[in-house]
Amino acid sequence: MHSFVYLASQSPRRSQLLEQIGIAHRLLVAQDHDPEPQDPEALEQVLPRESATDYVQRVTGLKLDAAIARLQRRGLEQAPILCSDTTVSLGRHILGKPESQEQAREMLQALSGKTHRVLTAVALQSGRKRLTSLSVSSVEFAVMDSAQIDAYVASGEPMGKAGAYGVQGRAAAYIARISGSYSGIMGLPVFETANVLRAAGFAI
Ligand SMILES: Cc1cn([C@H]2C[C@H](O)[C@@H](COP(=O)(O)OP(=O)(O)OP(=O)(O)O)O2)c(=O)[nH]c1=O
Repeated sequence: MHSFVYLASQSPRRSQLLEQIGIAHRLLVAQDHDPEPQDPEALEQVLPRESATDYVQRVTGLKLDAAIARLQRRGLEQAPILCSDTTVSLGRHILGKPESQEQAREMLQALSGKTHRVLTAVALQSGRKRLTSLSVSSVEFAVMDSAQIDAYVASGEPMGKAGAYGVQGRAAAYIARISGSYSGIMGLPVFETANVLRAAGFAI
């Protein structure tokens, strides 16, 4: 049995959610003095005609490959590695993390009064085995007027979040309904994550 998992993520929410199910973990993230061979922005590029489902699973796989290389480069103790990626899809559009406040405003205008999907893929490398799972949720946003959007953007919360909002934050005031996984929308679907960890021999 494994005593811990590496979590290859900068996201404090993912670490919190893993903690929630009592999984001991160590962070395995890129460091400034250890430049990654692949630029993280290039890693998150959407390919032409790629579906949101394909995209989120492909990016998760690339993040995991980068994390495996990182573990080897640093000569760290061997243990399973977990990572995940979250993306928002509205119709045929994929909404990543906003690059500016203006872009955050545009994303929120697009989501206002509509239902979108949030996809979170998880992937675990345990020895030669790769276990993956995908969580898909629907989120119904109430109408947000432009003053409400401006105030929300000014709060700073949209930055660093796919779709420019956080279900766990102030945006909850505009979320009329969700169907799926609350933790998946936050960034790490706890049920699916527990399943892949169990399949790799963790006691949960
Ligand atoms: C939709 C939504 C997204 N998010 C966050 C989850 C993710 O952290 C982020 C999507 O970006 P990701 O690229 O999935 O992850 P990340 O870059 O933050 O972290 P990592 O180091 O693991 O690659 O958006 C929320 O926190 N709440 C929400 O309601």
